[in-house]
Amino acid sequence: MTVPTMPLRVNDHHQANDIEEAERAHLAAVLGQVRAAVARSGALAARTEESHREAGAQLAASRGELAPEEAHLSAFELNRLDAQAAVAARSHRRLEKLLASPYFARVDFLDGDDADGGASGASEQGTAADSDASAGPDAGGTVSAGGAPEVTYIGRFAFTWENKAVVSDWRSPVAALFYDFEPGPVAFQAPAGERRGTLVRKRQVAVEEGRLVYAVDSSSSVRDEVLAQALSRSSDAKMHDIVASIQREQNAVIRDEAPGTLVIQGVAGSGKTSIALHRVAYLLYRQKERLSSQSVAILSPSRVFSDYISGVLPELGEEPVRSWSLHELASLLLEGIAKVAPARSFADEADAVRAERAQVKGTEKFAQSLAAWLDGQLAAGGALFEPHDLPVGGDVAEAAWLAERFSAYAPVPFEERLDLVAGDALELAHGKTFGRYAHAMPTRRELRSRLLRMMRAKNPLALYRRFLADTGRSALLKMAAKGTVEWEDAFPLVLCAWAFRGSDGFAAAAPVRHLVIDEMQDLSPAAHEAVSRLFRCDKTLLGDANQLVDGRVAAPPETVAAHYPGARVVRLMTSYRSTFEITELARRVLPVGGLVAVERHGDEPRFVRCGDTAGVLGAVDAAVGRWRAAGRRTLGIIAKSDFLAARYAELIGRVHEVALITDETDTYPGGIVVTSVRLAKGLEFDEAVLLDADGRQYATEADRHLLYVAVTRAMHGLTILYRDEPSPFLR
Ligand SMILES: Nc1ncnc2c1ncn2[C@@H]1O[C@H](COP(=O)(O)OP(=O)(O)OP(=O)(O)O)[C@@H](O)[C@H]1O
Repeated sequence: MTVPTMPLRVNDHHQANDIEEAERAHLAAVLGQVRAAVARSGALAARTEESHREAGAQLAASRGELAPEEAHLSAFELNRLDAQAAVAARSHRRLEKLLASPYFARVDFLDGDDADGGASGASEQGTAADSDASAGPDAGGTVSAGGAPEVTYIGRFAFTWENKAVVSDWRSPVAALFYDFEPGPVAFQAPAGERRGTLVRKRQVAVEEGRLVYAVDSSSSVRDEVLAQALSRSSDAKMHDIVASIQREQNAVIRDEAPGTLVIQGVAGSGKTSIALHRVAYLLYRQKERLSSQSVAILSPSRVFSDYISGVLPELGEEPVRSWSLHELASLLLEGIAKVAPARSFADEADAVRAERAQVKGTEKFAQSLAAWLDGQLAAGGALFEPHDLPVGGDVAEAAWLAERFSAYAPVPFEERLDLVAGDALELAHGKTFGRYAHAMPTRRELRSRLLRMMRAKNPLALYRRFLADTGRSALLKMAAKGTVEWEDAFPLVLCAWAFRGSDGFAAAAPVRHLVIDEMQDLSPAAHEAVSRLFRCDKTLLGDANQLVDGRVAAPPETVAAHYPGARVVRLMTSYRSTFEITELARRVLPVGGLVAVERHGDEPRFVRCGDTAGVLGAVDAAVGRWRAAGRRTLGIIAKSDFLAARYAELIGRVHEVALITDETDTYPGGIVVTSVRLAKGLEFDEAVLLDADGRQYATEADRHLLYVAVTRAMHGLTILYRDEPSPFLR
């Protein structure tokens, strides 16, 4: 359930009544058509189900009696009916959604040829009531007669009734009129080429549960109000679509269809994640022949985050797409090579030596030196292969010849290269011995494993060790457990594995034609390098260089983009999530140049001195009480580290029902959530409570970034608890 939308405050009464009356009549007509379509689709679904049942029963009854080709035909028929049922179910789901809210906007467009004096056209329209009444229910979504403007209603998906477009999809070309233009002369790209004319009217129409909430002609103040309403709603366990209030700078990103890689750097709350999901929906719609939900994938920081965003595509009528968490991807890529320990927040790191190890491996320098070293080893003349004379049947392959063959196949990955050399050696031996030793010849595989013994690194992990040894960094590798590497070693090891075995073993990458990478700042340079090589498709990367939770130094998006050939960078500077007051505080924590806070006001963040743990728990209790009284849905209680979050969850859990977010959490629970800053990243809460925001806890530059992430999770209210003195970053 979402919080009901309120009538807009910007309407002039008189005009509002006329407009609303006309829109109410139009809505009634459209809903009548949708209801008829629902009935039709229900009947079709029932017929399909019946045919399916009959075909299944027939197949079962005649099992064994049917000739193979007849059985094949019946199975084929069943599959066809399955596919038909799936299409019918999808269309039925859409129709049901249309019943609740068929559209959110209307544009009236006067074609160029008729557009003489377009502005006067607008006034001659008379009241909207007149034009709508004359359009009538049968006129459909697009009306154009005798110089009258074409009226198009825009919704989440298109609806056609009796071959007339009643509602146009928000992704259709004509919808650009709503997102990108003000009333006046316009030009937009239609399927048949550019269309020029006059945008006579642009109207915002809110329909909820089949009822008109408001209808108002759009102006900038209306749009601000619509946005403010959208932003003031309560958050819940799933992210929502934003189709009715996409902003112009966001729309440009959503509709950017140029191939290649797009890197979106956006301040906290600028709508990056929303935009990425709308962009996926847009591309699926526009590039139907090229893309399907099976060929789009999302790489996201955590499993709970995937769950949190999983509602948006179905809301937009698209199927969910596949998603991997970064850890899942690393584990899959290292299957059979090593296990991967979970990422750790630097805030949890008591071991300074380990923290330093992690830091070094997260640098560009480390990734570059690994890449250069691997290139050197893979090149002709690389020093990892130390051959000696090798008996092959009745012959001997000499060391120098083996070395020469090995070099000749550079830069093929080592295992494949050894296989090729083994093949050459066998061929040579056969040739020289005229087949006399055929019985004594080793198999190619045996020969390959003998050659492998001549390598100075016999597997990917050994190769990684050798790199560290050769570059004086041996101390950087500590296994987290037997056969388990630390998180920061995962992607460097992946690159070593590819040098060893090639990168084409990960079949799941092949069908991906568009990859979305959320929270790009979470990927180390080695991870970017690996992802860039693995997924050769178009990509959308999004993130915020300032939201670092692993103690690394912020890098500009251009540094990230450099890992993706030809990538282009866009920046989003307006922060939509939080009230003006909360964004102002975030700006004090971290002065982000150019950040614009959206004008939506709320209470000033509340600072509470707590003294000791009992004081903290008392203050949490009070905050929970206020949150409940406000009737909001989500409350995030945020501790600096995973360890502290777990401890507080236990203490607060004695009094309130709370859910702790951990690396294993895969369903975003809503309600009261206790989490570390690291795991809160990407999520948002109606209200947030920051625990122990003291100078002792948040003192370094890395802590400052953590605090920025924590503060920007709150949408409507923020309570900051400290024991003695708030962190200097908050003052
Ligand atoms: N045009 C818009 N209309 C309505 N709501 C919007 C709009 N743009 C953003 N929002 C809302 O602002 C909030 C932040 O959006 P989102 O989570 O996509 O931002 P983000 O840039 O990914 O944030 P962060 O990096 O801080 O995690 C969400 O609640 C989203 O619905």
